[in-house]
Amino acid sequence: MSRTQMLQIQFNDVALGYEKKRVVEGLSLTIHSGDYLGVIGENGVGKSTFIKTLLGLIPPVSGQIQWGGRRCPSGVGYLPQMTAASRNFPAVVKEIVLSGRLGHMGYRPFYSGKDRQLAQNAMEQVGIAGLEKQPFGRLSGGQQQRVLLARALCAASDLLVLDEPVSGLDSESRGAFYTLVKQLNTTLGLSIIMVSHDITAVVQQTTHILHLDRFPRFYGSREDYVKSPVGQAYLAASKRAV
Ligand SMILES: Nc1ncnc2c1ncn2[C@@H]1O[C@H](COP(=O)(O)OP(=O)(O)OP(=O)(O)O)[C@@H](O)[C@H]1O
Repeated sequence: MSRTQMLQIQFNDVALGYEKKRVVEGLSLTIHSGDYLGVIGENGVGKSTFIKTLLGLIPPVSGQIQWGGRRCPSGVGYLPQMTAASRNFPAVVKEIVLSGRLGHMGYRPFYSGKDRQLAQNAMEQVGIAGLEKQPFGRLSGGQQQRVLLARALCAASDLLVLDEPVSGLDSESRGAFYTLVKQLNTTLGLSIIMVSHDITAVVQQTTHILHLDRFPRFYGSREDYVKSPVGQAYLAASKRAV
């Protein structure tokens, strides 16, 4: 059974950026429940800026973003890009997963039974239930990404946002991670937004694609993207680069 509410995120002629610096202009799109959106584009075009704006961390420079009639996001789990420092984070797996509940605690000083149950469910869903007492820094890269995915899952009722989630992983761990995320999308009905440079995976895994540039180059279904001139040119260029 789907655990999602009806999600609808609408960008109406939005400009993204900082103070007076416009990074992306004229962005209009609608993300629906169950969509799996891949966000692609060259380095520095504004993919992280899009995510920061979507999460409400920075305001749009102009235009409007609506969350199903609301003006700010909720029910979102976020898996940020991994840094070298975060790979050695000094905590055990269960503590890290539970910390996904911090945003739901209000003034409560301790985790509730419900928080612990959600953390347990999330660890089972991503296949790390047996690792709960392990120090995070001793896990493989693939296991660490699953821990962070479980943490994000604890916070997510509607939407998971993944920023370059497989960077630094070997090809086997990358494949397993993509399979897991796709399962969360299809079996739980969670909407997914994934920023990635891995265009091959993006066209295999997602339902929709946003190809960013100063003015967005494409937004629509994955099927239409691979047939479009912009999609064909990007796919051909990425094959030549391999
Ligand atoms: N806090 C900031 N203040 C001002 N400009 C910023 C800030 N963060 C990023 N930028 C600029 O905004 C532009 C878009 O950056 P952003 O990080 O969103 O690109 P990106 O597509 O995610 O890049 P990459 O693929 O390299 O991760 C860049 O020109 C960057 O220098």
